[in-house]
Amino acid sequence: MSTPAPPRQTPDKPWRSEGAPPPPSPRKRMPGGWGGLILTALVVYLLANLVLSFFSEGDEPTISYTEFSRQVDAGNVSKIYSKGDAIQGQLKKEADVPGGKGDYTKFTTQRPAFADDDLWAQLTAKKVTVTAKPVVQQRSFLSNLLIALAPMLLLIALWILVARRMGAAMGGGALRRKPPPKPVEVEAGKRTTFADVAGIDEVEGELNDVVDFLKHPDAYRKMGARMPGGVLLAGPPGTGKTLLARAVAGEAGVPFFSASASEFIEMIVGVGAGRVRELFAEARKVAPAIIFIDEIDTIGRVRGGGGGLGGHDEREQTLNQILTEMDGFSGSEGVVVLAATNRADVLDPALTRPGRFDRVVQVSPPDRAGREAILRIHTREIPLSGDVDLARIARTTPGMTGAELANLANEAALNAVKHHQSEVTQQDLSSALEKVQLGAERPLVMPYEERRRTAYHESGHALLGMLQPGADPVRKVTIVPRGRALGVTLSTPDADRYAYTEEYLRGRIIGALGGMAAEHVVFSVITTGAESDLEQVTSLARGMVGRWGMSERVGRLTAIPMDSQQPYGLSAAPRTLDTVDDEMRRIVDECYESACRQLRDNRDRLDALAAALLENETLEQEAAYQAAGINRLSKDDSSG
Ligand SMILES: Nc1ncnc2c1ncn2[C@@H]1O[C@H](COP(=O)(O)OP(=O)(O)OP(=O)(O)O)[C@@H](O)[C@H]1O
Ligand SMILES: [Zn+2]
Repeated sequence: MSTPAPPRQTPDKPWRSEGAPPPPSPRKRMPGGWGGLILTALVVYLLANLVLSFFSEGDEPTISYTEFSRQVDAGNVSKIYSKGDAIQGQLKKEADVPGGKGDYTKFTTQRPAFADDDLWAQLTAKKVTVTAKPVVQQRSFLSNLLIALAPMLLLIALWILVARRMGAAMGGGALRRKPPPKPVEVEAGKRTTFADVAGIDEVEGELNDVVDFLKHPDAYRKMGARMPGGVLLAGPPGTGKTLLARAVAGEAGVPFFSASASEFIEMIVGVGAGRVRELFAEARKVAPAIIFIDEIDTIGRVRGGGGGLGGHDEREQTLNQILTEMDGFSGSEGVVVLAATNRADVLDPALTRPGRFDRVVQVSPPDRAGREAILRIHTREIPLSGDVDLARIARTTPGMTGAELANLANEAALNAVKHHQSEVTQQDLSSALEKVQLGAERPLVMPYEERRRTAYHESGHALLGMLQPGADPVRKVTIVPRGRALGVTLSTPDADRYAYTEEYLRGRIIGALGGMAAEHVVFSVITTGAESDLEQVTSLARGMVGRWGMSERVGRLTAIPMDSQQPYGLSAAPRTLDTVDDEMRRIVDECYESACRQLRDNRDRLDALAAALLENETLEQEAAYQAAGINRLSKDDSSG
């Protein structure tokens, strides 16, 4: 592909700068983290105990001086150590002394100051070894030392662990500080520019000011003009927000720092803020530059909005740090922050205040012309055969985003390679499209009865799709299993639709119920095969009643907000919600009845379509309409 999606790097440092040296080795975590800490504590504790118990062998009894004299006289003492008046000693081994011993082998005693015995003479007479070194090491000193040291050791271990964790979290902070990244300009040829972006020309226009500012910051500075510190790109996933940000940097020829907001958040409060500070400091050093923060909604949610990573405090501190950095822009520094979100609706209003992300740019999925242009970009480096008609592909892919189209082109190229072709053909593109839209074909041997039922199920969908006035044409019917489905009926509109009529929506519900209705009409059974059909039906009916004001009884109000996290949210009273339920039921029941009636009335068509499906497994648009005996060619087929 000409512009492959940027590789997702593991965040050793929280941001990436374009063309910067490859990321250093993955971040070294303290083995085990807190587990390691506990282990260390345990080991220290056990060691201390061991040492203590070893020395406590020398836990000699204190005997009276009289007793000591007696033992010396009896010739039981083998050696002593004396310091001042304190005497430590050891008796001879049991074998050497048959009797007259106490129940101890080592001892200490104190020689009274008034003792006037001639101890020295006595000892030499009895051949007692007298040394200046302790016979056994003093317990008190060493054990006390250990006892005193153990908590210290523990503290030191703890400190090292925490410091390392923080260090790792801050991208090599406290202990092992790595040099900060040097953003290198991307080679001219590989730069992403607006030429790599298509279908969102209005947005490019809005970002042109930013490019101009980054190119000539001095001109703006002379005029005393302030540029917006931040631009928020809002739009669904895959519409090219990241690509756009990169293209702005490429057009202006400035370094591009990119980070995902979720990567800032660690469990330790304050780390995220530190990372933000570092990131901005780096960008300022090489200004003019662009900082791109993806998924800003993960930290920029309305306070108390819930969700997200890390604690609330951490999120808030990180967010505040970003805001502080942006407030600190003097306006001529030349650092522009671009942020992306697909949930602009949940963002904290503090983010969009003047001087912050005060420009919000909507990035929408491309229209037909845009899709064609995007396909053209992503097939730039793919050899295409003469029969390839990108306009036609663009026409049948409403709703697909740039990312999906890029994927489509790639799938087609893979298909061509698999079949050892030298060029990509239209056939490669359409089978790639099927694969992208329907999931890959799944070889599965089905018993005849089940195949027949599937054929009727799909025929029901298809026939009703053909019969509803104003419905999207049926493009393809198949009973070749794909993904989770046993069969598929594909209908897509001729042109992009932006608003839907009630009639159209009812037609969609009838079509979706067609599979179930056919099984009911023909076999009088209900199977599990209609699960995803019913999901579709439910969401359509819910929208009609709860959001689009298509029920008289509920009226023209939003009973069910779009936010799926609060399916029955906010304003509506329980009474209203009951009515919503009733009305959804009524609409679906009416549609189901209509579906069954239409199928009964057109039983011959249903049978013919099912038979053709059983025989051919897959019917393209034309063949399907022919089999059903219905004459309706879509506009795009009649026009070529
Ligand atoms: N308008 C477009 N023109 C050309 N290519 C596009 C366009 N939109 C998307 N693409 C392709 O899709 C890829 C992914 O798009 P990108 O990552 O920029 O989307 P995004 O909006 O940032 O998505 P997300 O919200 O998931 O991060 C791009 O690298 C590019 O190849
Ligand atoms: Zn179905």
